[in-house]
Amino acid sequence: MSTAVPGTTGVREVSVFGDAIAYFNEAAALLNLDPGIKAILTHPSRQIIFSIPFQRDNGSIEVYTGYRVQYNFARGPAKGGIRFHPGVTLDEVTALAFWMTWKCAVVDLPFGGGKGGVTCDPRTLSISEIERITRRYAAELVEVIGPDKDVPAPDVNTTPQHMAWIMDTYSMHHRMNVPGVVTGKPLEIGGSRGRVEATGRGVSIVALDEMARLGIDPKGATIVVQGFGNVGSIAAKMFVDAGCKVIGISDVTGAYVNTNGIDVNGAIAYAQEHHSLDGYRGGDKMSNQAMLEVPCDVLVPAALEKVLTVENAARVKTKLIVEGANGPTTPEADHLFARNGIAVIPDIVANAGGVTVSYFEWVQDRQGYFWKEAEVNERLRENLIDNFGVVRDLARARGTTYRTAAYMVAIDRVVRSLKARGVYA
Ligand SMILES: NC(=O)C1=CN([C@@H]2O[C@H](COP(=O)(O)OP(=O)(O)OC[C@H]3O[C@@H](n4cnc5c(N)ncnc54)[C@H](O)[C@@H]3O)[C@@H](O)[C@H]2O)C=CC1
Ligand SMILES: O=C(O)CCC(=O)C(=O)O
Repeated sequence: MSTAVPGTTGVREVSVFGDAIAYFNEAAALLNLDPGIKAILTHPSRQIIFSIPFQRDNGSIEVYTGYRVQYNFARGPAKGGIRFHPGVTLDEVTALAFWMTWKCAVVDLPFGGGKGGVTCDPRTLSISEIERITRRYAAELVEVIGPDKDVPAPDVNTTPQHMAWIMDTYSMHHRMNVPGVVTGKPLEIGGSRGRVEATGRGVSIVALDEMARLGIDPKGATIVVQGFGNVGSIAAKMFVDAGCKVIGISDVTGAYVNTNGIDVNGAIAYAQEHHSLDGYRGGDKMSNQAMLEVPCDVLVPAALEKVLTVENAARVKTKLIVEGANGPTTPEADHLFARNGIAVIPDIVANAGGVTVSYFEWVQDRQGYFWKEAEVNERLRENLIDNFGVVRDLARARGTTYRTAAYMVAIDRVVRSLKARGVYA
């Protein structure tokens, strides 16, 4: 099956953006969305592609490709992370920026959606090479990002250090200190307490909320987490803190399963020391694909897109899927989960904790007044639970999945902003 990719250069085999649009269309049909509004919302506002020439440590020159997609500005400045990965394409970045639009709206933040990336493999680059690439990336975007234009943040393979380089480069170009140009910064330069943990914390908040509704006692509940970076490792730790038993973890090197329970703190320490889980002995090693089929109460995909597909969905044995990653489930798999009675908390709700605390960081930077971590965490919990409640109520009322209800809530909020501004007139 091939899917047209509006706003991008071509037609791809089931593109990531194509999957994303399929989800949007299901909700748009239930909202009876006006065709003109639908056309606006299925086209990115701006897609920027640029070259990043840089010098390797050995003196040779290479050129990488950088992207920033500013999908929609109806509710405020574009907002979303920057990904450094060999698989980054315009199609993927467009889908990720599209999802940011709905994510910010569904948790009611005054932001539009954006996302960026560089097609590169950071594992083959030194830290000074990565710094040169990051600074060049920021310099290329200096006119189009900013606290009131577009506010990047970390995503796969980028960290507070990358955000510090971007903030510093942007501030040098503007000849003044501009902390609000990025979020997810180190605390020393205007970062927010709790941002590093926020996405994983948010995953556990909505998961535990839904587990209570499903009658799954957290004490001893079995959890499988794919991806052991910022989102997956922190989510795993929060599940353990709540009394759950994490029985499977994985990263790019493979999966590690222990039905007696993984020592998550030990695994985090191991991954920090060895820069991956490679060689980890706290569980039986298996493939990432096989781990997704291990029976568990809650499955948390927290790595990349399209890991739950029509190929494996029928073999997934869980009660609840909580999407830490963006776009881990294809529409076909999602339909199968709904038919099989597996609840799915969709990415735009489940991983919205990160951008919520990014919003708090942006507010704190503008105020120049920084909150205590307990205040950040409490406001995060309140915002996620309240907005997940709105989604759950709509899902019940309309008989939809949480995903369709989440898109309906988000689309409705974006459309109200569009109409108030009159930009479609
Ligand atoms: N960092 C954040 O605040 C947010 C991240 N996300 C999403 O969460 C997901 C993970 O992001 P981060 O944890 O920030 O990235 P990260 O770079 O910190 O970690 C990514 C993890 O996924 C693993 N991984 C990569 N390819 C894999 C594969 N094929 N199979 C299994 N594991 C694989 C890596 O080894 C690593 O453990 C992404 O989809 C990202 O877009 C969503 C919301 C916010
Ligand atoms: O914190 C942010 O601004 C965005 C994080 C992100 O990229 C995401 O939610 O996918």
